[in-house]
Amino acid sequence: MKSEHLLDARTGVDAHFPRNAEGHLLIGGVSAVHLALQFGTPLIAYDEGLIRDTIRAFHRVFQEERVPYQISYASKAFCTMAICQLVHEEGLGIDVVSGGELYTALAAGVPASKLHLHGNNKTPEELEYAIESGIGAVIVDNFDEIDLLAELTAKAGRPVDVLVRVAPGVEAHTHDYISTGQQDSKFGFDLASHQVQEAFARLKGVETVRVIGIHAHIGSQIFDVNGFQLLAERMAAVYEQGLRDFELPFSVLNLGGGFGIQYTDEEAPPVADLLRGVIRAAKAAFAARGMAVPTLWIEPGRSIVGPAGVTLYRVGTRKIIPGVRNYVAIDGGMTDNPRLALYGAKYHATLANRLPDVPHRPWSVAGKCCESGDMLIWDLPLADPEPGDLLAVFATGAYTYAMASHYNRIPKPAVVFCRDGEAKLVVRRETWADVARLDEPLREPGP
Ligand SMILES: Cc1ncc(COP(=O)(O)O)c(C=O)c1O
Ligand SMILES: N[C@@H](CCCC[NH3+])C(=O)O
Repeated sequence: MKSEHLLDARTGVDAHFPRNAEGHLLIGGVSAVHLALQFGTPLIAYDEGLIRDTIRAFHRVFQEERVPYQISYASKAFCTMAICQLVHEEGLGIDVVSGGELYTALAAGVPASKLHLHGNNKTPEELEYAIESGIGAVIVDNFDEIDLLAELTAKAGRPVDVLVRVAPGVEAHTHDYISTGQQDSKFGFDLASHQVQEAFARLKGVETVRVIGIHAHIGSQIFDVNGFQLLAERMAAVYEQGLRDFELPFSVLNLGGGFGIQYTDEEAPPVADLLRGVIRAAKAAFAARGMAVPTLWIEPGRSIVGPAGVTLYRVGTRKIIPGVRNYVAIDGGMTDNPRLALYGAKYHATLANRLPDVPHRPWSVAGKCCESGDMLIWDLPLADPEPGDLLAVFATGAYTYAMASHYNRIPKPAVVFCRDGEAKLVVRRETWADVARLDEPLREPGP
């Protein structure tokens, strides 16, 4: 069994999240013990510097590769006003997939021109909201949406830029539920049956729509550049067709997001290396057609916020079943992180309030919901936890708070950004009253 320390080194956790002299884990230079005292638990604490460093590394790779580019943060990974402001400050656009995400980014003060609307079933209200706001681009997903866009842009008297979402028939090697590029997918126009060309033809006839390019996203948590290489080749062919045969005013190739991160013991290449591989694949695919690579867009979500997030939980109870398993229960669970329950996701964790000491035995981390599947980690090598200890679960910055629920009427956690030893609350903790705030009683509660 791997020891906790070896895994720390393997995941890079010890480099990003060191300990102070008292053995407390530091997040952005702030002690986890202080964070838990000040803000309570469960708490999602982000190392803000790590998010900014990651974004800057992405910019550097594009600049070194000398291609025109745009990075659009996939806000579904974690969408709050603070993160929208942060990524905007760092020069990113933002992808939104719902009226709620669009509202959040606009409320954060991000110009609509920097936002891009995705979705396989955008409602008329969402499209109207996007058009009226002056959205930067809509990623058109299907024929019904083309009709709706034509109608709504004409009604609003406002034209809109669009990218055509292509279902390229490229399988990503990842969990079935987060794989999106295969032919049998609910997203995009099917390439194999020429729906993409049909979409080009129809869009050409819509005066209030300007088709600036094409888009594809093959899936999430991908480590291998091969899928992107195949994607780049297919998309270069489609791009050339749109430009030459349909004379569309193309300038953008969007290859989606999906760059994988290290959770536990995966062989994850540094994300900058994967990005470089993707850019080079696009350059090669266009060079093979005698064309310069157009403005290359990517839409990373997980790789920007995932590694920077640490969830802090308070240890509550334990149950040791001799010869079977040791359970340790924390004050959160599938309500703040449903990823094990949904995808069998794996996480690394450690005690954050003291240096891990011997013995290291496997402990399975259980949530507090009335649900046997409410587990966060199975059989984690861990120093024996005591009630009151703090457990830090790493790489929980993406698709955790964003996917949190109120199951069992458990309030959602607070979120803080930590940087240079200072913590800033960016999402308040919900109260029990917040959880019931939309309820309408059947009658006035009486004695
Ligand atoms: C269209 C699209 N773009 C971008 C992303 C972001 O993916 P990731 O968070 O893996 O980078 C997703 C999610 O998989 C997506 O569906
Ligand atoms: N929610 C998924 C990623 C979905 C990506 C959305 N297209 C996860 O946690 O891994």
